[in-house]
Amino acid sequence: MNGLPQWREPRWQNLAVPAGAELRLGLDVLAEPDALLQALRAEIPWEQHRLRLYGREVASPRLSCWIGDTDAVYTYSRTRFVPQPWTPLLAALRDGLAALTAQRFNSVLCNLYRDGNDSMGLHSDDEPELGLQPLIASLSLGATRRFRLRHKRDPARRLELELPSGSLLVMSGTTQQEYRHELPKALRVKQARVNLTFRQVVARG
Ligand SMILES: O=C(O)CCC(=O)C(=O)O
Ligand SMILES: [Fe+2]
Repeated sequence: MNGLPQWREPRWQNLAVPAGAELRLGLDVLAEPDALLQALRAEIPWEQHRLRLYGREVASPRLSCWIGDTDAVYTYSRTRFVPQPWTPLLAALRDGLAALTAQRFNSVLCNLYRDGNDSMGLHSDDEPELGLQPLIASLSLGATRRFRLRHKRDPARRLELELPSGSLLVMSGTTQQEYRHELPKALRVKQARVNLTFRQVVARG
């Protein structure tokens, strides 16, 4: 890959979505997603966050980086994240996604799953600074991983998706209010995956 990411006309896949969730999956939204992954691996200042889980501090099972406008401060797992500045590639991806989704984004949570041992536990992105019905644009590069959604109260409402390299999952409506999601371990997976969730953080009043 040389220079900036090249967008493609996405192939939107129809999802059998359980009631309440609003999800769209676009396939092949970018040319050369694996080269983009390598460039982002090198460009982003990855950190291993420490999370508070049941009163204990544990090392997060992945590498992460919170990037955004200087006022896009975000609290997650009771830790306050002050954003790192935009890198050239992430700023270009932000602008392309804004055009594709007709939505502005002032921040992105970057996650690097080094292999199938890395994961993200069940959560919802329902922090007050994201507003009531956030639109979150989640771009996946590298290894295909399984993504699960479960309704917070009704166990019959659940969904599993494969997120391939170059795919874009758009979560909106009441998805965060009604559902939790996770990226389980996948022990056979040896390749890395980068996931970027673009968000719009609103200042607290
Ligand atoms: O890696 C993924 O696909 C999920 C990431 C996620 O849920 C998040 O960043 O909040
Ligand atoms: Fe999430």
